[in-house]
Amino acid sequence: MKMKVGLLGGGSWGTTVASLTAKNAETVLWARDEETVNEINNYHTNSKYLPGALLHKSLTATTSIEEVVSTSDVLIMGIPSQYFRSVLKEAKPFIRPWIPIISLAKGLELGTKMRMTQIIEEELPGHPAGVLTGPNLAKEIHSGQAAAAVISMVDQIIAKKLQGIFNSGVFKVYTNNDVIGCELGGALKNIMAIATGMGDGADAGDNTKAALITRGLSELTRLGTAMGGKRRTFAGLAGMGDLVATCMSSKSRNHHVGFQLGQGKSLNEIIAEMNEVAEGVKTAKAVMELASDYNVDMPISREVYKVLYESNTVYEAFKSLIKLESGSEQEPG
Ligand SMILES: NC(=O)c1ccc[n+]([C@@H]2O[C@H](COP(=O)([O-])OP(=O)(O)OC[C@H]3O[C@@H](n4cnc5c(N)ncnc54)[C@H](O)[C@@H]3O)[C@@H](O)[C@H]2O)c1
Ligand SMILES: O=P(O)(O)OC[C@H](O)CO
Repeated sequence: MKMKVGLLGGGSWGTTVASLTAKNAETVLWARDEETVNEINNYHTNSKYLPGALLHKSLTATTSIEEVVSTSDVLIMGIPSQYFRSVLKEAKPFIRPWIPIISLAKGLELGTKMRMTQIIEEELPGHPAGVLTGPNLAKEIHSGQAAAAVISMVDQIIAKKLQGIFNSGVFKVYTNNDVIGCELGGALKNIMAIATGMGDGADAGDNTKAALITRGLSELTRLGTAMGGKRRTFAGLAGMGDLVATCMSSKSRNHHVGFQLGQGKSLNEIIAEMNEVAEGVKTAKAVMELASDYNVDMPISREVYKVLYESNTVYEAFKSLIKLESGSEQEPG
């Protein structure tokens, strides 16, 4: 018997993943917006978030969260981090016992500083929780360009089963049992993408970008391992892979925010002009608190934070980074 997939969230990534899983399993997507739902059902498109993309024809959508959740064998959460808990709570009364719940989000909850699988475990104890992550720019996947991802869960038997639901033609999915590392890789790279975007917007050059990516990897590995992630994960798809894709790509929303800051725009102006989420903006706050909790030095994240929230200029951020004492690259972390 085929598994039934329920996916909450009709944004660019939620819709993309639903269209992928629809190839392998009956998939129903929940979106709040009636227009989006009608468009998916009648025309197999989602022009608000994925202009020009044609979705898998078997994918259906509804505005009823109960309809999706009450019949699902696996629940996928395509909801940005700051709304993740509230949507999960809305779904909670209808979730069937013990079904796996998979997060697609790449951020940390403000206030609690929690990862999304921690929120799942807190709200719905007993449900196997996992994350699908990696270098996955939605628009490229829709254009049929090849990409790789990881499904990360503690329970590898369930992870292998779900691998088959996500694996799809040129979308190649690996398994990984380091949930902490995989989630942190996805959340932390967004801040680095804002940093490289700032450099690109200010025309800092490719050498600067390479330095930010490399030292950024070292920085996110330092915090990630202090929080319990495995070092090796940060060298894999969920770490370096996603970091490179997001930091290099003008298709990234986080890079876009940084680029506009580098061009001299204010954060408020930039956000007001966007209809999509850039998770790094809010996650930067949680990461500054975690850096202090774990006593980990995070100079790039700190400078991004100061530009976002303390009115520092991009010029001041790069000036501070260049003034930092450069120790040995071989020091731990
Ligand atoms: N787009 C990508 O390329 C991509 C790739 C991998 C991972 N992700 C991650 O996936 C997650 C979802 O991102 P996305 O790209 O689909 O976002 P998006 O900006 O395209 O869409 C946001 C979605 O969240 C919904 N939403 C907004 N406010 C809400 C609220 N208050 N309550 C409930 N729902 C609300 C919107 O209706 C929409 O469906 C993010 O954490 C993102 O980092 C995105
Ligand atoms: O557009 P961004 O910056 O949210 O990045 C999208 C994905 O996370 C890239 O893997």
